[in-house]
Amino acid sequence: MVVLKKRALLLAAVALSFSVKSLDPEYLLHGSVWQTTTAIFFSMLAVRFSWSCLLYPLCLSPLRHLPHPKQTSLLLGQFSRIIKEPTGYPHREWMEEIENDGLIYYRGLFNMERVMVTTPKALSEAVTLKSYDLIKPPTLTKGLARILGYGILLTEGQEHKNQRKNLTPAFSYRHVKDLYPVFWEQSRDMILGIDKDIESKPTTKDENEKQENSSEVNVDGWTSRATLDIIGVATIGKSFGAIEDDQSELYRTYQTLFKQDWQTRMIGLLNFFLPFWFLRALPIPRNVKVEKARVYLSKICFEMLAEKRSKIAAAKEKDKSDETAGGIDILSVAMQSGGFTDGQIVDQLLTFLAAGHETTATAMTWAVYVLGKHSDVQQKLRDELRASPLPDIRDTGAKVTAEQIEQLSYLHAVVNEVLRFYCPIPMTIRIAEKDVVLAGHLIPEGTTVLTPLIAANHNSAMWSEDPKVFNPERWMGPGRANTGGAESNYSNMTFSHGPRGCIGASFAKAEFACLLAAWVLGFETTLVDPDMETDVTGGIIRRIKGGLRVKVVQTKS
Ligand code: HEM
Repeated sequence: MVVLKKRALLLAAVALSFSVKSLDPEYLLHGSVWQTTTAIFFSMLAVRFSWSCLLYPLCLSPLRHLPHPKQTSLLLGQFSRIIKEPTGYPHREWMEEIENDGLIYYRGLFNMERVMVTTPKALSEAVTLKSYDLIKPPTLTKGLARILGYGILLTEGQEHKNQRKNLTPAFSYRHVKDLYPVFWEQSRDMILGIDKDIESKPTTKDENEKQENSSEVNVDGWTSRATLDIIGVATIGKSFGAIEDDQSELYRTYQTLFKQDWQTRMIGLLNFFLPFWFLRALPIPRNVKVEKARVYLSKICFEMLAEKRSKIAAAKEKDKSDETAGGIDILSVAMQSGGFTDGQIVDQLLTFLAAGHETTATAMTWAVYVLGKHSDVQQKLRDELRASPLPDIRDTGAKVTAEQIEQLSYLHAVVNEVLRFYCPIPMTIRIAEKDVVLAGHLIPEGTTVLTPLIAANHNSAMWSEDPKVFNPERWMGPGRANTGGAESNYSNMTFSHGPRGCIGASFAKAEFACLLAAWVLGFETTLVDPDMETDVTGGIIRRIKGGLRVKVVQTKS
């Protein structure tokens, strides 16, 4: 359903009022053009609301005949459930319980229509074959572009195709393979940083813990800082020093941005009714913080670009034929492609810094939770790592290669299972840019289409062994290392697939494997509260609500 935009209604209201004024000013409300415009505008909004929130979805929409959940509220649809539960949980239940042939329909707040894609075939159509017919919602894009600019994550159509083509070489196996030593060094620095923290604890307060070389650790903080430093080395060729300094301005800035406070949620909700430029201009603390972050981040990205340019120039001075003069990091590859202006390169930097660190940090935090929850998994992992030729994790001179990590089949299995089971991005959202057919059904232009990633990952029709159980063994055995026993690629949706799937998937898995191996070699981990039930945050990334604290004991080499 295509509805008239508010701006078009406002223009129509202005035009009508001025027509009334020129034809017969007596009909103006209190003789005022502006009061008349306001009255016409709000009447039009009311008509639009009745049409798009009641009449069309309840009585006319062709989608209303698709399979759908029961107990829908007349005006709010499934909204109260969706807002209460973690992102993707209701969808997971519907996908399991409602008989369907690839699509399930439901209504959200004010009956806004939603279609979710549910079978491997329909998923392949939505994310691969027809991915360019389904665009990211402009309201979401505008909000994110404030911080990320229009890099590869937010552009559409031909512009996206060009950017993806120019950036893909930076994520090829050839490059990721060379990054393993970096992933290892940064993982080791994280372990040494935690060691330092443990040793600096006042002995008076925690005498027992100190003697055992143990301590309580705030996992989220360490994983975020480690992945930020890793993405620094991978994108610009140098670490941001966040592991060393938890007050680092860049780290603090991202912590502020990723925080989902009530003002962020309020802006998200109001964005259904009010234009983004208006919400953005509201003088509320959240807007002030985001604006400050935007200015700071784009300033340092321009500085990084300038620094890299002079480095390339100096290297070329020495050897004119050197094609990789600046290095093999993402920034150098983007610059060498010649396909980007300075502004576009800065947008890519902003994109990779944000998209490439909190996602992996979240996966790693879930992995540490798993170590505490499943002591058998922790022990088996430690046995495999200790039997391997990996160096002592506290050896600052040691180097690690891709081959050394890649041959560890149980490590690989735990990495895959954490990513499947805890799926850091639970759902992606699109709008049909034109009429499109999915699973044999016509989806009208303007319909919101959801890909419930976590629901696919947990769906019993798509996995041979119970997908609701955390079980790394499903990734072990002949032919299972990359499939987990699932028949289709589209059963495992953690990184999505197709032209808009995660460009950093191999990078993230390699980085995650190094972080996890380092942690298991460095510490024995138990949960502070062994009966801890994890409550999950809403929003784009699926984190542990309130963060994760564990007790670690330093291992002896
Ligand atoms: C465990 C870690 C990660 C997970 C679970 C993850 C997941 C995803 C998902 C599901 C998408 C698709 C989003 C959509 O369709 O709306 C995506 C896109 C993307 N990811 Fe990741 N990601 C991870 C790590 C990374 C890393 C490390 C990088 C960069 C180094 C990265 C860069 C990107 C970019 C640039 C896109 C947009 C691709 C495009 O539109 O062409 N991600 N990611």
